[in-house]
Amino acid sequence: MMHTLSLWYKHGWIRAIDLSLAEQLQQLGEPESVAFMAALTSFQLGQGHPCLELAQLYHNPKTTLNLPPEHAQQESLQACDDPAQVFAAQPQLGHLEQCLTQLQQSAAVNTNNSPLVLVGSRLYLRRYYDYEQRIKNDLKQRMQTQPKVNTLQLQQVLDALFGATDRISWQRTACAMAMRSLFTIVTGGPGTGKTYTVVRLLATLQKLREQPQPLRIRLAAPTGKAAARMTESISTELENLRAIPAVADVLAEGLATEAVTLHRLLGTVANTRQFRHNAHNPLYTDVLIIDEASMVDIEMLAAVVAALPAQARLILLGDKDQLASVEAGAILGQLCEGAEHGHYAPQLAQWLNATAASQIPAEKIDNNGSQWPYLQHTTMFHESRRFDAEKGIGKLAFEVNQQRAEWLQQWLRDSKIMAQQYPEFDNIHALPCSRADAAVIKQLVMDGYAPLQQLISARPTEQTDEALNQWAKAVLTQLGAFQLLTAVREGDWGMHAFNQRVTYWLHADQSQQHGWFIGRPVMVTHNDYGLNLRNGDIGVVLQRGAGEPLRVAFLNPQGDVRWILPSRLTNIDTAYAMTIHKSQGSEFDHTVMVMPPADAPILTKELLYTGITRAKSHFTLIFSQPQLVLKAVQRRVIRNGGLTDA
Ligand SMILES: Nc1ncnc2c1ncn2[C@@H]1O[C@H](COP(=O)(O)OP(=O)(O)OP(=O)(O)O)[C@@H](O)[C@H]1O
Repeated sequence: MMHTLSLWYKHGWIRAIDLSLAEQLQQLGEPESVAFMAALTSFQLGQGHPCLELAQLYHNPKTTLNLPPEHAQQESLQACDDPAQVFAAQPQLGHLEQCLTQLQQSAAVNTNNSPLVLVGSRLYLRRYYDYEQRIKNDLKQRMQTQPKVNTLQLQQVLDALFGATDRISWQRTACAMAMRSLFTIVTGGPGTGKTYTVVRLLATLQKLREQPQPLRIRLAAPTGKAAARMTESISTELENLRAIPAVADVLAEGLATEAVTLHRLLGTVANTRQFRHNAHNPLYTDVLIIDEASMVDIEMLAAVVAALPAQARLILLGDKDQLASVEAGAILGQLCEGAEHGHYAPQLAQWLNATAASQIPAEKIDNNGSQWPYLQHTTMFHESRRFDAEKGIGKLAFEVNQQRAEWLQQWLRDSKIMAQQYPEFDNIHALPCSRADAAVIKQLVMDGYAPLQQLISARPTEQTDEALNQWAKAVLTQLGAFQLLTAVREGDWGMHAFNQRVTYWLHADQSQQHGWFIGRPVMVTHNDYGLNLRNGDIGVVLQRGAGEPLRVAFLNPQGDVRWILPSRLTNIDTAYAMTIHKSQGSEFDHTVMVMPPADAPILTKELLYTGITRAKSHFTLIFSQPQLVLKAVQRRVIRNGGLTDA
């Protein structure tokens, strides 16, 4: 088995850290079977899973581990056994029961401070088990803490903020729900009114507070881009509140508007995983709101709850149906599992009906609601205020999210005719295409990036800092107008190949298409604390004047331009094309998504839904075979973890 791991590592199937964990355990005298399982558990972390689900592994080893990887070369497929072959050849690991027995007998599992923890058929590295426990215990405490609520006053404030209504208002419901305990989730697709509601929730909290001084409120998001968007949308919604006299007093005190990244909120400590704010030095806040919570990983949420005072409120906003964080976690997906069905306990529904004047529909009430503890603190919004669910992007996102093949099949076949016949479908296009370098893709990309190219070549003649900053800002804003998204990183249809291709298409006349060239959009791929750049930040290479060195312009969260010398940047990808994973938290006017011509476990309905919902006004899907798109829509992301275990 150690030989298999070495081969897998040699061929790039697993990471060095996975192999070295197994080697260390073996050196400590652990049997090969335990060392092998430890390596797989570590490998799963790299795939975004906080634990290894052994039952799943034995049911379907290849899919669970996603091995061989999608980019595996023929040579490596010949050299390496796949996971199913490995299990079949190992008498001590042949069945789940044998594997569990081996683990239970090991000193490396479930002993004091052992590196591995086995819970049922879930195998964890201890650090991740501890994160999960910390989150579970903390959320339980916050859910059990029930502040006193003046229900009459609450009703009056909700009437003033949302208007009285005799039909169900999930927005009112979310506000009332948040008053009941110290933990709340508001989930819903793009434009369903999460920000609209949360601003009103903040006003409600301030109105009903018991203390004389205003509550201290902090806003945060996992990435710089998401924090900047949150700041902007909260500020806009606050302006709309000014028309409501009932909350004039709390607005006069000033409500929080500036969102920061979670790293900045907690205060990173250079070269460590530690934060300045922790259980010994808690955050100075009464309410913490985290937007784009689907992108928060387990390690970060564990750090947040440790640093958040026990009496503070935690409010998570996000779209549970999107892809989870790239790091291990899938927190929001786990916590909100089943939210579309409500599962509200009858007592809670009664309270909500009485206080929020909601009429919780009977199908959302569940006599066994207590078995869904997090859902008693969750409100899901279904109706998009930005997209019509019957039209264009809204309709497509809805059909994909509901995994309905029938309509999609028709759209994949007839999108052109549908767009011609019905104006409501003229902003979504399905483009069959069998070659990644086809002329039709080239044309689409050239047209899409043409305004950006023009803007880049229109450097201001007046070379003052102000004029150059304004120019750079316009170029960076223009990057949000068009974006190519890929489902995979490697291969002919992957992010790297498309970046090379687009660079060649756009800059064929330039001698320099490699390295740093004017106009190259780039994405930061790892946090750089020294430069204060975050994973996912986008910049563009510009020249401030003839003969000047090239610099990369970035926008900081306050919206100011920063110019950085390329030589200082280490972890960078070209960003003409980016993976759907990396596009989370961003939106683009026209989004073009390309699907590879071979099936892979990574192609799921969550991936497609996330890609589609990045589009603000126009969406194009490029695919080679309709049945592969339909297959992807039928496949769901597996969300591993034990957050919802009793
Ligand atoms: N009850 C409402 N009445 C009127 N307008 C509303 C209502 N709810 C939301 N809106 C408007 O709908 C638009 C989308 O709402 P909002 O930005 O809050 O959605 P969101 O869920 O936060 O979106 P995203 O996920 O993209 O950030 C906004 O312009 C908002 O003002």
